[in-house]
Amino acid sequence: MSDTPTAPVILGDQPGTFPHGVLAERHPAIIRQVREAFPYGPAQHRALDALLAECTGGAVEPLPAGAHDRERWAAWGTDSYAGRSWYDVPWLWSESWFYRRLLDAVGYFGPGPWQGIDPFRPSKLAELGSPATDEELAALDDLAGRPADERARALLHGSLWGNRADLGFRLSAEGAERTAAVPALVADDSERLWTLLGASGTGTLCLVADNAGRELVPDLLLVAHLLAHGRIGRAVLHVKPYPYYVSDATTADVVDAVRRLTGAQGAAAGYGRGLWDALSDGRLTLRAHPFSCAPLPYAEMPDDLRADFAAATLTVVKGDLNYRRLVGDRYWPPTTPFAGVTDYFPGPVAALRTLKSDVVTGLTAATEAALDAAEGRRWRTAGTHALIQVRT
Ligand SMILES: O=P(O)(O)OC[C@@]1(O)O[C@H](CO)[C@@H](O)[C@@H]1O
Repeated sequence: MSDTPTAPVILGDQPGTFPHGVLAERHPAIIRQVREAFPYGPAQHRALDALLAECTGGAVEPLPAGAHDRERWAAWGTDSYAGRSWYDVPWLWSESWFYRRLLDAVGYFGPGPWQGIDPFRPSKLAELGSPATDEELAALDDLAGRPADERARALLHGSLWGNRADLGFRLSAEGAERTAAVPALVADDSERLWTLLGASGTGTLCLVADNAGRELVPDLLLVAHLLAHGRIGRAVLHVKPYPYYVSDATTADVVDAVRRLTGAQGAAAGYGRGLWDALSDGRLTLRAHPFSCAPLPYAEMPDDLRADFAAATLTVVKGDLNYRRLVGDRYWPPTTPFAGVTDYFPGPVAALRTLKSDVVTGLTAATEAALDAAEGRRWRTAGTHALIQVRT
């Protein structure tokens, strides 16, 4: 990022701002939702009470001595942030910390009977089984007769707009699903993306997934199409090693999504079989790297992950949180060049994202002015606008 001037890191300390609202309102709502999702016992309820008090009014505390990842979190920031209010540390950090602590409270890391039980699984499964998902899968039959390029473009847009399906966002954005999306993208480098995914058929696509369910399904459809039509030879799907940001995809969610496809009617089942075969023969592999749940920007990624991305023909980074981590969670002027803030990334990278936080780069001054004139600041966080940005 050498030539790019820096910008202030986003904190959650200003009442009335979006980040403050996430800490003060969204996190308590998530705790309420989790309490209702399972018949947890008194120990879990007590731990959730304590977490609620701590995350809304207390200070960051180091993980207990026996925690399996105490050292990792110490290196990621608990050593520096212990004793400080959750509102006064980088917002990116306090949000990740919340999910790590929530999983502790419900016994996810065990030992004990709740070990490995995803507190968000009921809402993820409800969405995957919903009539809306049925409709999206049925629409694949209409696409079946179209030329491969047209299908590829439709599937790319399906994957992009699938990012609206974010259960954490919907929890605090009333009516988010019903608010119409604005189809014109605020930035669109998709032609560059298609140039990178040429017709050689040997390249590797890294796809850094975001939400499960109605985002992961179109992500997988896109991967299946690119493999089947020789646009890539391999794909690596990066998922989360543990439940995160309510609906972020884990390995279990990938399995659920592939099974949903194989069990469907029509064209969807063919995509499902293609994915199953690709997983079986190694053309599609899964990674659940610990850094995928790190409270840090990708500029600080470890060497093994850097090597993964460096080996890819293209890395596609999905969603709002990954965008914040890719460009840095800062109040960038929206006209800050995307290429500048991503120049540390070890290979070509594309961001596919609907806008759900204040962070944005790579807009023209005219686009920014038009959005501000029409909507004030709302376009940044409402999830109604989207972008495709590519740095080659
Ligand atoms: O990464 P995703 O699923 O697209 O969005 C995650 C999100 O809902 O959570 C964050 C606030 O908690 C924001 O970055 C964004 O609004």
